[in-house]
This record gives sequence, structure tokens and C-alpha cells, in this order.
Amino acid sequence: MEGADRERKEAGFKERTPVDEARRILSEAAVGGESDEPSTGTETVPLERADGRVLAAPITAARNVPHYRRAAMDGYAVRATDTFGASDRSPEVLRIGDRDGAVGPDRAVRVHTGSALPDGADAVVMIEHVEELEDVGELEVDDAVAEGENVAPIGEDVAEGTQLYDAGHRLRPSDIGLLRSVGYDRLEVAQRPTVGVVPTGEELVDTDPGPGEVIETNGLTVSRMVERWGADATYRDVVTDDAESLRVAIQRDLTKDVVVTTGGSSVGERDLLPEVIDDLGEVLVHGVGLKPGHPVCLGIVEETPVLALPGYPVACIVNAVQFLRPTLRWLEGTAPDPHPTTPAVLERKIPSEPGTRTFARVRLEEREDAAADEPAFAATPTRASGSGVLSSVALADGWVVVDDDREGIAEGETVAVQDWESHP
Ligand SMILES: Nc1nc2c(c(=O)[nH]1)N[C@H]1C(S)=C(S)[C@@H](COP(=O)(O)OP(=O)(O)OC[C@H]3O[C@@H](n4cnc5c(N)ncnc54)[C@H](O)[C@@H]3O)O[C@H]1N2
Ligand code: MOO
Repeated sequence: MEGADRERKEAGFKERTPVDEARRILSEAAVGGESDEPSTGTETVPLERADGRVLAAPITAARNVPHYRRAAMDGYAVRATDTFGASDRSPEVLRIGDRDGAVGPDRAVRVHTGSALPDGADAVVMIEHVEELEDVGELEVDDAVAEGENVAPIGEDVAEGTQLYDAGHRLRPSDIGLLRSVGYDRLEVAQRPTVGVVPTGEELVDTDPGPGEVIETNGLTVSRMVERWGADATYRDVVTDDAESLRVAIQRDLTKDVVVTTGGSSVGERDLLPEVIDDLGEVLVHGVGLKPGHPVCLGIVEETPVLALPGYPVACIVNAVQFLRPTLRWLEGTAPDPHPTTPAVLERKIPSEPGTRTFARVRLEEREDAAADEPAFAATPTRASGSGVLSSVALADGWVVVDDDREGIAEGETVAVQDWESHP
């Protein structure tokens, strides 16, 4: 064991890097700081396959939407001046013009919602405000319209040449619709990052655990998280705790954009990951000020980030959200996006130490007695500690993050419950 490593073990994580600092160090090593260029490379995909992908270049509208003056209501296209003074008591009488013809003085033309406004028209009277006198080919208008009323002007939705999106924007279904309307059918997007997910630990089995054996859940969970976050996971078989096997397993996945291991990240005799990473490349951070999950080890091997997440399932998940998700975002040339939160009244205090960012899993319940200006939900911690208790995450509705500079949160305080899981 090398001196630095021995010191680390003897110190027993007394020195813990704050989460934000650890993330900064990792982003610097992984992509040279936050960048808006995808380091995974780019590809061109058909528009209908671009949902959830990240734009590799800014997008400018190639045409106006609408590209013609568009009737916004069913009715009659008119010149607004011809309806001036019209009311129930003294309707204006206009002639009904030919459907394909132009609107002229005192001549109205029937239009439908979405149809092109005939030449000469500058407004539409809704069908509810006219009386059609078909036998004489005339129309009574009982409401005046202003110029432009019930008409969508050219470019109202999007004006040609407008920059709609920056590079790094993650596309959603409404973006896909808008982009088709302005003339795109293919887009250049960041390649999805690829991740090798390697569970480690000789006690791990797939099924039928004997005494001392544990069913592998971390690799399975993390690989599902990776897919949900828009990247491609390769879920590897369990690797046993010997340095050579771990080395081979990490090297096998250096062709991926990220390698994630779980287990063996702490200071026990079989916790070999920090040593192996140090051997193959560089340990950037070992021991972070977060709970659960402080024994995480972040490294870099041949330019590939290697994240050695702790084995305890909750610690593993918390670290994946804190470090893996941002890494995938940086690689795609975009920034880590915040999770949506729900305000809630805390039902029981959450203890935590200053210098440690604590993730307290909570359940949400509606408050029947909530006043209009109070949070509509109450948050109850599922468990204050217990980082091996996977159900404390799975059966929770989210978590409350106690910031590094706080010493717990008191009962009755309003907290923001992060839904880190259902949001991609
Ligand atoms: N002397 C110290 N011991 C420990 C410390 C410490 O600071 N000093 N920290 C503790 C904390 S906190 C954590 S978290 C764990 C994390 O350490 P490891 O990454 O080495 O975790 P393992 O020992 O490999 O496993 C812990 C636990 O989780 C189970 N496990 C492991 N992998 C999986 C998996 N893929 N699926 C399901 N369950 C898994 C494993 O069987 C163990 O029960 O270290 C503490 N120790
Ligand atoms: O970090 Mo450990 O997860 O507190 O158990």
C-alpha cells in the first residue's frame, strides 16, 4: 500500500471533500470543466427519434410560422373599417363574396379556422356575430372588429431567423413539434454517453442467497438509472474482490465514456477500488462530505472517469445521483439540470452534521388542514440512517437535502422534497 493510501485509511475519512468541490474536480478531469461541446461526439437523427436528446448546435427557425396570414376563428373575413359601429341594434350589412375571391369594400368572404386570409381582408368576424341572409347573398354583422382581430399574422408563432434553442438543450416532445413546424426533419445531437456498470463483491449473487450472500441490486439499479438519464448502460457480471480481477474489469470498460463500480470503495481489507484506480490512473477524490455514501472514490483512468460508488445500496444511489448524473450531462455538453421539488412541512426533525450534505428520504402525504398559503404536503423521513436499507429509498417519494452548512432541519420547517427519480 502506498503512503498516501495508508494515510487515507488511517485517517478513516476524517478529511472529506465537500460535494460541490468534488463535483468541480470531477468535471475538470472529465471534460475540462463544464463545456457546451459534447465530448461523446455528435450524430444526426431523424426528428421523431430526437426526444430526450441534447442539441449539438444552436437552432434557428428556417421559416415563419404561420407563413401566411391565418384566420384564427370560423367566420367572415372583412375589412375592419366595414364593421365600424356595428351592434345588435344596428348591424352592418355586407355582401357575401366568392370564397376564392378577395375581400373588398363592404364585401366579406367565408373563412375557417386556419384558412388563409383572403386578399383585402384585415380581420375576421366570428360566425356567432353574423346573420347570413343567403337568399339575397348578404350578411348582417352585429359586432365591430378591430384591424387584426381573429387573425394570426405571419410569424406570430415563430419569426424566421429567430434563434430558438442553444446548443446543450435537451429536447422534449413540444420542441420536436415546434422544430418540425419551422422546417427541420433531422437534427444534430450529442451521442448518448456509454457507461460500463460493474458490481463488485464476492458475497454477491443473482438469486437464492445462502448465509452471508447478498442479492446484487446496485448494478441493476444504477444501470436502470443510466438508461433513464438518457445514456447506454452495459450491466456487467459481478466481479470478485481481488485486485487483478478489478483491474481487468475496469480496463475492459475504458472504451466506454464512464466506468462505474459499486462496492469495495471504503477502507476495509477487501475495499480495493481506490488502490486499483490509483494503480491504473489517478484517484481524484476519496471520501466526500455527504451522507449516506461518504466513502465514494472518484478517479480518472486514461481520460475515462471511473466512479467507485459505495456498496451500501442507498449510499450507491445517492452517489450516482450526485456524481454520475452530472458526469453524463457534462459529457453530452449540457449542464446538470435540477430535480423538480415539492414544498412540504417536515413532520420530524432531520439531524445532520455541518460539513456533510445529508440526503433524508421522505414520504409525502397530503395535509387536509393546510391553509391556502401553506404547503399542501407533509414530509415524514422514512429513516434517518440505515444506508443498507434500500426500501428507505424505494418506498419514499423523494429526499430532502440538508445543505453542508446546516445542522439539521427542525420539525415544522418547510422543506423542498426533491423528486430525483421520476425526472430524467
Ligand atoms: N472502518 C470503516 N468502515 C466503513 C466505513 C468507514 O468510514 N470506516 N464506511 C461505511 C460506509 S458509510 C459505507 S457506505 C460502506 C461502503 O463501503 P464499500 O463501498 O466498501 O461497501 P461494501 O463493503 O462493498 O458493501 C457494503 C454493504 O453493501 C452490500 N452491497 C455491496 N454491493 C452490493 C450490490 N451490488 N448489491 C447489493 N448490495 C451490495 C454489501 O453486501 C455490504 O453489506 O462502508 C462502511 N464501512
Ligand atoms: O456512507 Mo455510509 O452510506 O453512511 O453507510
